[in-house]
Amino acid sequence: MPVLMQGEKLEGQEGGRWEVVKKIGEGQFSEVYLVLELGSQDERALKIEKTSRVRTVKAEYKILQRLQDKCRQSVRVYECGEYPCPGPTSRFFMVMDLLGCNLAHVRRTALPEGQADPQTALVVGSSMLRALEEVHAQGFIHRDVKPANFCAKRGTEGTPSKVTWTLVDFGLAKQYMTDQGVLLDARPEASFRGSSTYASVNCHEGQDQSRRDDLWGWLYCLVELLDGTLPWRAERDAPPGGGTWAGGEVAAQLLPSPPQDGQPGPLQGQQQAGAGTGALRRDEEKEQIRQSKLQCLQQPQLLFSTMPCPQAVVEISAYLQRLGFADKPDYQWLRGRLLKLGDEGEAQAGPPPPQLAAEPATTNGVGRHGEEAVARQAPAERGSAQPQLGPEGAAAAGVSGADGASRDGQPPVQQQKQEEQQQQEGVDAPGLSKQRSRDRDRDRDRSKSRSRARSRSRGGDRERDGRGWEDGSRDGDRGRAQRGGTRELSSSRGRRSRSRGRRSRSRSREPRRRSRSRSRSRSRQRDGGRERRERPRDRERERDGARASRRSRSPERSRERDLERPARNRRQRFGRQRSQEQRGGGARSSEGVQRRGGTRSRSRTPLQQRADRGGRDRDRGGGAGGRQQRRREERASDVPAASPDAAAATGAARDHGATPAAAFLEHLPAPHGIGGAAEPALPLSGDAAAEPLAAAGRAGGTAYSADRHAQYRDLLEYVFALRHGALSVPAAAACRQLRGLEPSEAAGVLCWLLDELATATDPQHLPAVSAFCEELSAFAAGTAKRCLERAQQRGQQQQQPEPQQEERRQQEEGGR
Ligand SMILES: Nc1ncnc2c1ncn2[C@@H]1O[C@H](COP(=O)(O)OP(=O)(O)OP(=O)(O)O)[C@@H](O)[C@H]1O
Repeated sequence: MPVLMQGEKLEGQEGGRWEVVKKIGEGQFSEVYLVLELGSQDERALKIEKTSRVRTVKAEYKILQRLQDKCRQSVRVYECGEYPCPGPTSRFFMVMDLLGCNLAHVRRTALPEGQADPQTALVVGSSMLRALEEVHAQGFIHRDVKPANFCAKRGTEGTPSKVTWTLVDFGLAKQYMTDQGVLLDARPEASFRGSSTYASVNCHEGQDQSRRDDLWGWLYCLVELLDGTLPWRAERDAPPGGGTWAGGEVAAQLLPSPPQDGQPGPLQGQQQAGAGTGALRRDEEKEQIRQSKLQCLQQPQLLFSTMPCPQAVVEISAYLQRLGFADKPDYQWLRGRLLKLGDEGEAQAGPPPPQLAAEPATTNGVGRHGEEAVARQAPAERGSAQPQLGPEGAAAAGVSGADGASRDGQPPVQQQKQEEQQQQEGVDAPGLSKQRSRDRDRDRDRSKSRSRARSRSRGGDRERDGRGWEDGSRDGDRGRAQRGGTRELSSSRGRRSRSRGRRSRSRSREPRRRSRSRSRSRSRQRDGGRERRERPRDRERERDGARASRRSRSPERSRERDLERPARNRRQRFGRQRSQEQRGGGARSSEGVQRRGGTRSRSRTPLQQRADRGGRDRDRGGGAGGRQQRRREERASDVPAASPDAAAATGAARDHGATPAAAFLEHLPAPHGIGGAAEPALPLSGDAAAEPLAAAGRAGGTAYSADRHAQYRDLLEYVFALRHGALSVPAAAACRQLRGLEPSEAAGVLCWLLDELATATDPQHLPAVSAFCEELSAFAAGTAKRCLERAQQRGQQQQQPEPQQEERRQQEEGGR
């Protein structure tokens, strides 16, 4: 049962009144509703506690109140209040700005295979980093950094088109620095706080958290965004032995005190029912995750399974390992590394920050705040004063030592090759074997001390489980399961997760994944497949993967052949035409081109016809100006006049360096519609798209084949993401998906896409949509132009020998 009903009215402590519209989000401890402020009718979000026994909202409200004026990316809170519930207790609620959907939801629903391209990851990652930096600057750490806790937020007046990612859920946030700027001492031991999927190794090991731990969470979010998953996801998604997850116990442990209602609540019942086994399983699972994370500290490449690990991630991981408890992270440097993810960012990345220099920074975990003891516990383990990897480890991880130096003075690539060879021969690299045995000893010691610490702290731990509800579930089943008191992820969810896993594996067989999977297998071989194989779950995964690839082999090959066919046909056609021209001895210049165009005009697609018209304009002396004029006229005829506001917004977006695609985002549907109950049906995806696509294919003069459908679907999902304002995706990236299609087919799809975009959107959005379409067609026209130029160049090269032949013939005749 939801806590609030539609139409219900709530009153704040300062007299504000709100009416509930619908539920838009849910976490483990609270529900979030869309509400209307009575009077002004402004839309807001209202967060209310689910149970009176876990009270986080009031504390969260106070933190947000302190942050809102100082942090640009913070969510604004309006009022806090008490909702009278049946029974002796009430629940707290707070009213805040309404934000868009969270990143976990966007990733799963709007991104193909949950993966963003590096450009997108760069934009999203920077925004997340800035949000964290702002919070840290105010003396707080969040301690529950995960994609579900970043919500999309539109830009304000100055930057209307900008989508930023706002940090929500400060229920676990903690002050690490006093208002006077004095760092608080690290506690020698701390209980686990956060979500185990995104928690840092420090946190797993019972260390007090600081800024660096938020950044680990951020890095894991980034990796997941890029790769579509995390290596320890499998452990989370598939419970060992096919049992159910003990989410109930997790929540039950969080209960700070016995229930005040006097009745055993659902959570308490759950706790009594099976606390022992649940806690055990949870500990096992967390231990597996910790082990996985430890391996990834050694070899950041292991973080990635569907693509090669970007160097930026390797460097950030090495940097975070060196940060001490009290160290202030160098956010600017981190942003610089992020830029490397994008194509042109390399040059701006800048020199390494002090923490990456050869000598450890003097404040590294040591000093006036009592961190010395913590830092000394196991510097190599914690990676604070010394890099955790050490020179050998760093080299193994693909980092050329902390300061660029490499083992044995060899360049890192050479070392890597040597190690590869040794691994292939079944021999560990000398440095590596030492390092590994050290690591094994260290891990053994640590797990012993951890289990001691666990047995001490069990019961009082307040942790959060980041698995099940990380997307702030709007999933009715999940919500019911929690509310109904089982709080366990049902086995059907387990099945769903597993089948999702299978689906994602099978999706990875699609053609556009081929190169990635090739490089993945290469990088697996290179990156110490040995360690990976040591993990039983990996062995299973590998077996599954092998089975999947066996199954997929034949369709993949046939798809490959399909892809090659159009190019082959084109080559043959071009060859035939050339020989006909040679036989006919006709002019091969522009006249020839025109003639070819003429013979083909029956099957010209609308886009090609438009290009032809452009050509005629040029012949008539109109040139590019004529083409633009025609385009303007076309637009004017079928696009209603722009509303001044929308046009101004688009203009403003351009002024701020935003692309038209970004401007397009500005005019998307209300953010709360995304993923919520009122989410519009996805008209473009799946089988529903088959008919319009077939029509587009016919218009393009090619038969629409089922094989093509998968390719179109990717593109359409991409457009869907765009349309829902999920991400700032350049149109060129969407167009890239068109590559591999036969040009006429691609043109057909593109035309259909443009029409679809233009007609299915609200009229007031049209100026932005048309700008986006223009970007798309400019991209396509540019590509077409380049193709034409290349074809002409080839034609000219083939014509060149002819005058020489003619000369030779004349010479021969003269000689005779
Ligand atoms: N201001 C907001 N506007 C729109 N949606 C929001 C807002 N705040 C939160 N949400 C949505 O509600 C979900 C749950 O909110 P939140 O994380 O604060 O709840 P919680 O119970 O503290 O969650 P957790 O289980 O992670 O502790 C979020 O993931 C987000 O999708």
